[in-house]
Amino acid sequence: MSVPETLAAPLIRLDGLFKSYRLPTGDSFDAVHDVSLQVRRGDAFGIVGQSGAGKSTLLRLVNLLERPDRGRVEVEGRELTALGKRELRLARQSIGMIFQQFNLLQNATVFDNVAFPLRLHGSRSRAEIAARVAECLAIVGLNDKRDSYPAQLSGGQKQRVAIARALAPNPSVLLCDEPTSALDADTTRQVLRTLADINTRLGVTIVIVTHELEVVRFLCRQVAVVERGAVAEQFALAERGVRRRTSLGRALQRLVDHPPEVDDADAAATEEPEPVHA
Ligand SMILES: Nc1ncnc2c1ncn2[C@@H]1O[C@H](COP(=O)(O)OP(=O)(O)OP(=O)(O)O)[C@@H](O)[C@H]1O
Repeated sequence: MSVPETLAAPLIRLDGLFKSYRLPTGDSFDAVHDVSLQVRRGDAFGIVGQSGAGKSTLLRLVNLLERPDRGRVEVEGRELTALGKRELRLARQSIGMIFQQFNLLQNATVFDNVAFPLRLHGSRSRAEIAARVAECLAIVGLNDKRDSYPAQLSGGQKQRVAIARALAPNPSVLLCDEPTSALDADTTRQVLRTLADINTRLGVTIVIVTHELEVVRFLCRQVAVVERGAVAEQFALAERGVRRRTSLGRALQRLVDHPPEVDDADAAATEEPEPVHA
């Protein structure tokens, strides 16, 4: 039986992407070199690689924070590379993003941080904005912090505010650039549980760049290993019995085959209460 086109179409399709940076010496450096990949709707997709491999550049090409020198970026069937400024701004509402350093507005409360993207687009009433902010804070379990300022929060709480802010416009995909690299192990686990929940219960597609293989093991179903700006291999974590081509791929496979001792029940005992779901 053939699958209808809309179901078969990937959420994200990158085709033949190139990105180079001009160096102060005048030379250019190929950060991303002929990358094509596809991310299915609802997937949790990891991008791993050594430092400087081009992971962040590749992620930033998905929402055109970086413009490719060549190639196409398609999200939800729209070719972003062909859109004008205004259309791109609209299209970006369906692509949320979070960062290693949270990037919160320091002088704004948690409520105002999460409301920010909704006010920016200006199509909702105050009551609608308040309701949506409450919904998103409930998803990340932070409704009691709505009047706090970022400086009063822990690292994990800051990242959960950033997640709530990214979710506010109701995106279909959440791009995550090293979201747990500034966090300790327990807090990392809490944030990953929140992200896993958003992926499985809300159906938001996740693309995550990380240098931590355990993050990929915990959260992802697909992974691409990036080396020197290119995808060296890509595989499904559930697929067993295949020898991986890269050393990172083999290390990840070992981790999948022999997961660490700490299980969710142990981790949960030391965690904050489960987030409430909107
Ligand atoms: N704006 C820029 N100008 C010049 N070179 C850059 C720029 N941004 C990134 N690069 C270079 O491109 C390469 C890829 O950078 P990128 O940040 O994508 O790698 P990464 O795999 O995410 O690394 P890390 O894990 O260390 O963050 C690096 O060598 C980096 O120095």
